[in-house]
Amino acid sequence: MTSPSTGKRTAGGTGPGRIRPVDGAPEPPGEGPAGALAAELAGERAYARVCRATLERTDAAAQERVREGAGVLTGRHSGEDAGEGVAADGASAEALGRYLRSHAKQVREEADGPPFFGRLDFCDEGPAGREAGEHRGQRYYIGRRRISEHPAAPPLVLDWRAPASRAFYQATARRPLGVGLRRRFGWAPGGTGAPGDLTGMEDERPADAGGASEATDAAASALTSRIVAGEIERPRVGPMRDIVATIQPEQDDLVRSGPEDSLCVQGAPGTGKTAVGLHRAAYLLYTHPRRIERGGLLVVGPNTGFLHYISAVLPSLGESGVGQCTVRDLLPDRPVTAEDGPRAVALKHDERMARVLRRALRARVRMPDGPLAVPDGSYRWRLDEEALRTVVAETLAQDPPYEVGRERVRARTVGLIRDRAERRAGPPGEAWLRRMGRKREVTAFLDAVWPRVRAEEVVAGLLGDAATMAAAADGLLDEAEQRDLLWPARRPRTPRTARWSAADLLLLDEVAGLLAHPEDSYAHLVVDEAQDLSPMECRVLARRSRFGSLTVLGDLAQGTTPWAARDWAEQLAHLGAPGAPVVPLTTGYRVPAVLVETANRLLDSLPVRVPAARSLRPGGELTRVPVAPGGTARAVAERVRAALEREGSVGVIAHGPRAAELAGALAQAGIPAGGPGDVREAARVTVVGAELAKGLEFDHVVLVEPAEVAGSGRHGLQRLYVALTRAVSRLEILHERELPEAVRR
Ligand SMILES: Nc1ncnc2c1ncn2[C@@H]1O[C@H](COP(=O)(O)OP(=O)(O)OP(=O)(O)O)[C@@H](O)[C@H]1O
Repeated sequence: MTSPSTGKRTAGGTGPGRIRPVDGAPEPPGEGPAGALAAELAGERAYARVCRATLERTDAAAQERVREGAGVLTGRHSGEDAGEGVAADGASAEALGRYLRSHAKQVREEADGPPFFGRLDFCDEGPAGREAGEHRGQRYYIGRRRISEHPAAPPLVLDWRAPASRAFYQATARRPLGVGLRRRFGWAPGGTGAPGDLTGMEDERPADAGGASEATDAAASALTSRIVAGEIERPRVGPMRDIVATIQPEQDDLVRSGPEDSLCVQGAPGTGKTAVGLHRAAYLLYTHPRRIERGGLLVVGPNTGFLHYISAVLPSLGESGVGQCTVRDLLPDRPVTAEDGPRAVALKHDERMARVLRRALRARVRMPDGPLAVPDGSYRWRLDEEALRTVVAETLAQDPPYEVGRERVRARTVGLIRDRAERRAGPPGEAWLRRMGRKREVTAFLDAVWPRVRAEEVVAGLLGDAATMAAAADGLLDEAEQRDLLWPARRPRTPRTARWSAADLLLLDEVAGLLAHPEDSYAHLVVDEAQDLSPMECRVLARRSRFGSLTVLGDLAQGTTPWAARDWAEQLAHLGAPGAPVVPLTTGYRVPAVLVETANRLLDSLPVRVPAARSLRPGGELTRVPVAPGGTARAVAERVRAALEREGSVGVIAHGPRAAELAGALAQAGIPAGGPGDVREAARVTVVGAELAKGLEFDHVVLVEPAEVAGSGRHGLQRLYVALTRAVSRLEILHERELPEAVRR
């Protein structure tokens, strides 16, 4: 039985596209279609059993290798930890032990959870068989990780990232890719992936469908798959989960683009930007292990609450070695003991600071103002001022990192001496050259023209001295701006005693990057909520991107920092990925249509142009609750208590200072809640300031006093837009004041 629009077909040719849940052990195969379905399900459970048994054997073998590793390394075949007791080469023993243990742990963890979530049967005959190419007639099971007896054996389950798995995500009636059958498996939520947890399945036959229109393809397939719909609509509790079983075609295109392409995803709220970024990270690690795993992959998020929320996704995909941090975590580790005024903060995030700092550093270089004499035994080599000036000028023109420049001047100065020596007595040896390079006179010359300098000295020199500032900022910052930046007279001025502000750390990092390339660089960076980064923060990341390969995720409409980007071209240039393609995602998987429509009404009032979102999710509730003056705290407690009677997480979102008060009020009312920025797995209720709500989602959101959020500074409307788009199912708006226009209707 084939549905003409989607090519979807039920497993046994009956029913609404899904085998009904079957509890416990497989049913005995009976007569008729129901019996055929039960037999089919029993077959799949049997296959799941084989996969589990194989995983258990692999697990046992991995444990054995840990024990053997310990035995080989210690000379004893004991059960001690691998790597212990090795005196000769403790470091490599420890490294091997660590490797074996982590491999064994990974294998053990894989044994939990469903062994597969999908199956692909490629066609054998006709045009579809030809389209299947090398996969013609093959059947593949697809799961989070490959399962096989040993690495060379044909896999029982393919990794979702393998090339052959792509058709699982991409095949549609319009473009069947040779797929005769795509089967999605439904597993009991919260189960361990035991065969009995396999409770349903759903089939589509893309190659059979013929004639489905393009418009019905991707979206219709997602909508009509009840397994996908169930996954999208499931209640949210705890940290973010992977979406590997239900990645949609437009998301899959982004996930699977190569590391050589930097990519920017402009995604409306809930369109899966974060999910896409994390799955792309896992994909790159799998397909380019040498380049990406060795070179390092880093995920950068806006704050620790958000990082905590997303922290389980990559490990659930088997990738546990990926660093996740905020920009702040990458900056020099100095205590922040000073605070800047808003104008100074804005300037320190401004890209012009990069040029000012560069000039301040280059001002440390001085042209030689006399000849140099270098004693060599009883002889003295004399270098004239002109030649030395050429060395310094040419090195400056090459524009190397400052510390490299110093060594280059040293080497070229020694080169001048060598030329003299060669003319006098033939080519000198390496040892002689080294000795010349270390001569006190040569180092003194270097200290005069290209002195050693630390980042703190340059920044303190600039911010603590009006003349240095005036010289470095000339033509870049006006006088008022220079005054805003200069430290007040009472602030310590030496690098040692200086008190640094949070924004000063950006300046320190900028100068450190001019002195030498940072040691912590990465082969690929995934940058989330990138619209909120300032130009100077973008530069922190650009410096750490070894090949300029980035996945940039964001939504200009959700920009809430004072320096939020208004267009991607400029932001991508700051990030070191100019010209990267900007791909929009507009289909929302979080926010129900009624809430998306409300939020979309704000878009016209924002100073950015982005495509509006459309929701894949019907349903959803929007309730406006007027509150009598002074009654907000009590009303919030009441609404939260009522919300807790239903399934899922509850988020209370309010303007920052009010959020802090509400957290206290809830505690007094005896309702345990995580505080702002403290998004804990255990707490079902989270109270969060609108400025920290970005990237998070809750089944039920209580939005408190939207007029206050909208009026909270220059980006108030963007903050309100973020707050309106956090709810998966229900949004209650509590207000004493009049509602903002967009929310009123
Ligand atoms: N293909 C999918 N299948 C199932 N769930 C999905 C899919 N794509 C996204 N989701 C879910 O939709 C929700 C929103 O995804 P995500 O947080 O990645 O969106 P976002 O674009 O980063 O949102 P925001 O702009 O609000 O930060 C998440 O719960 C995610 O798991």
